[in-house]
Amino acid sequence: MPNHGDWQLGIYFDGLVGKVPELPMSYGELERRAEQVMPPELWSYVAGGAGDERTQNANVTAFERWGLMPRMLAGAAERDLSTELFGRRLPTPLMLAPVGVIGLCDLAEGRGDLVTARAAAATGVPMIASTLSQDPMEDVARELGDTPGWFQLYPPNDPELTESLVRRAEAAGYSAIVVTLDTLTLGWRPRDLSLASFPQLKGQCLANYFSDPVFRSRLAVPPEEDPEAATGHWAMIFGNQRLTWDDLAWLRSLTSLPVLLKGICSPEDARRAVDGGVDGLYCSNHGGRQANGGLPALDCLPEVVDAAGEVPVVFDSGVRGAPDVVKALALGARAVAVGRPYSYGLAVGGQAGVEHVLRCLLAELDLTLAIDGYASTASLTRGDLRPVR
Ligand SMILES: Cc1cc2nc3c(=O)[nH]c(=O)nc-3n(C[C@H](O)[C@H](O)[C@H](O)COP(=O)(O)O)c2cc1C
Ligand SMILES: O=C(O)C(=O)c1ccccc1
Repeated sequence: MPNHGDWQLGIYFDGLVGKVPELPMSYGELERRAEQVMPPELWSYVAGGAGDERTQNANVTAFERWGLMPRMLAGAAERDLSTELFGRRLPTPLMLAPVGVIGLCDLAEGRGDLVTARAAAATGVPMIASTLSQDPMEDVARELGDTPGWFQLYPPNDPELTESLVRRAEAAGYSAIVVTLDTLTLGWRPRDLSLASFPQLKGQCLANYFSDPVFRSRLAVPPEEDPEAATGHWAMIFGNQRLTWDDLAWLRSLTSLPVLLKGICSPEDARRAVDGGVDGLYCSNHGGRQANGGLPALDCLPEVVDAAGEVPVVFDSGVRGAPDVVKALALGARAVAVGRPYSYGLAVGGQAGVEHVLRCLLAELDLTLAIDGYASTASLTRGDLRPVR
């Protein structure tokens, strides 16, 4: 595992000495290349968001309102990017957010969950594996090796199936359960609606369901024989809009693994979650894909962090470069995840593309700390930021 400044090795020094990279060096270029290579339905699904995408765009521009104060002669010759979560030291504060169609972003084989897990293993960046994967969670976990994997749970409208998914995640070796609460039903997504395309309704990315004994027991015939009926059943049970805070104790009781709630943007919810015994909060608005017209997720982060007290907060939504990672950490996040950036990396360059996106983010993160005089990511505080006027 690289340490202290080694993040710049390779990508940065290659670029300085005349080795022109094949993969994009900016997010804008990455996005353009992804649009060129991805089938239109997949591109729309990944790139698109809720409504007119105001919240999705605001997630990105929210970062422009903060600037890091540079400090000179601060003794940051060696930087420590590590962070601690649930008693485990991670080499960097970066994580791979759960992306339900990541399987399909491997354009060649449709094995993107496995490929992403290999990229996680190669970089040490933990992967949060989605419930909606093309390959079963057990196969994804095997690819991760020693790199931590968390399982993201969409709690279905079938308690026994929920329990089964959690049991399987424990048995497969995932080290935390992330319960996503902002997607108990699918958002209003004009891009997908106008293409009349939704991958899961074509039976894609449902491997965790189709391989599950409880799910299978609900069907008259196995999914292999009648995938349409199995997909229809999935559509019936996917989300449980009737979940309330009263169900948290039950969710919590399903596992002794750390439990995080994803989609927490309000300080009141953060307090309820902490009072309910969760181990972590995940401040996110699903990359602006679920509800439009809300606050940028970054604007919610400080209040969620304050309400969380000692409970760690993971953040995502709108992170496009290393300065964004710095800002989210300074506002109190313990770890910061990206969704679309690595999805595009996968589409454009396979495993090497995911690794490239992560290594670029980490090299730039390390350099930003070096230049601005911060010896560690963990020591960043709100006082290091100023509002941009
Ligand atoms: C194509 C796509 C699929 C997603 N699928 C899931 C999912 O299965 N589970 C989940 O909790 N979040 C899912 N998300 C949300 C991400 O985990 C994350 O919150 C979001 O992508 C962060 O915003 P960003 O894309 O701006 O980095 C998905 C996001 C995208 C772009
Ligand atoms: O596309 C998504 O963001 C997602 O996570 C999802 C998947 C299935 C149903 C609803 C939302």
